Amino acid sequence: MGLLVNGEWKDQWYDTDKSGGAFEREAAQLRNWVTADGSAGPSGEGGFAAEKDRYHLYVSLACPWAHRTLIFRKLKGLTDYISVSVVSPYMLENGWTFDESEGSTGDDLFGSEFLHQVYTRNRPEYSGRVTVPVLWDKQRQCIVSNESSEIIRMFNTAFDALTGDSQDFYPQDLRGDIDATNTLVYDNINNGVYRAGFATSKEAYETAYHRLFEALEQLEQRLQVNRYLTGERITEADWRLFTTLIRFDAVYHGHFKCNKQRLADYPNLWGYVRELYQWPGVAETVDFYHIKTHYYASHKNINPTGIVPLGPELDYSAPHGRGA
Ligand SMILES: N[C@@H](CCC(=O)N[C@@H](CS)C(=O)NCC(=O)O)C(=O)O
Repeated sequence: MGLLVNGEWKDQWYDTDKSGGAFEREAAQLRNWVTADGSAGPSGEGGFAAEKDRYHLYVSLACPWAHRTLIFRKLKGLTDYISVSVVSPYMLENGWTFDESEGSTGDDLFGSEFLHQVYTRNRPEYSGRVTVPVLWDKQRQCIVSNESSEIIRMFNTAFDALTGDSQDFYPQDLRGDIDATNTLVYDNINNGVYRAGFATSKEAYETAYHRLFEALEQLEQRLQVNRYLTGERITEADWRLFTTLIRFDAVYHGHFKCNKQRLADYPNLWGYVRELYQWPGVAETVDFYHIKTHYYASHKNINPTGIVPLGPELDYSAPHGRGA
């Protein structure tokens, strides 16, 4: 685990001293947008038009943020349009690597050893964390974006004219509800599990833990009356919650000490996560080997032995009963 400083790799863990033991996630820096006609998006510069075979996605199968982009690539029919390289589940002194012996596809574009080399190829003097996902432009030879919430918005619409797929996971009439739900889910759940797991003070951990379970209990109630988070239509908000829920019992409950209850103990959330897992195309984006191996074997300060637990034994393919 580390970061780039003026293009040089430094092996160092998150600094939580300056924030009283609380984990604070650094904002993504590369924020251009692919759009249908190459006009500029809400941030960054223009010139990234949607085209077949132009863009490449770097992901970890373990990472919940990268997982969102893989789900949208699949659901929006983009697998033949956007190629993918997968990093190794181990993220140790060199950060994310392409070590194929440990389950990476390798870097299909440049044969790099480490993901940080893709960042310095984009900008030799880059300073900051080296995160997945990364969307690379093969034509302009640069990174378009390293912000998953924006990559999924691009995938949601930019390629529609090429693919003929007009499913909309961010429909105009639900945007207010989706945005509000995303804020609740991001602060307390998506990032909340990391705030609990990476806390280095009891206070920071306990605050994150309480906020996490209050939010889960609120959503458990909501899913009692609604099939999906914002009503009867599945949206971006559901897919953003899903990538944390699917990791919950396997990783966050134990490794990140989010153990008030298992997800499987909430009847509505448990049925809901199974419904989303069983959604056509989604199960093949879930890799429990990469998920468990990454967290338990990479965070040596949390789990010094690196031993990956065998359990839990849970059946995400069991009937979900959500139609009732
Ligand atoms: N804002 C980013 C966050 C991505 C992120 O933090 N990814 C993690 C993996 S789960 C990562 O690569 N961490 C490496 C690091 O922080 O050094 C996004 O949503 O795309």
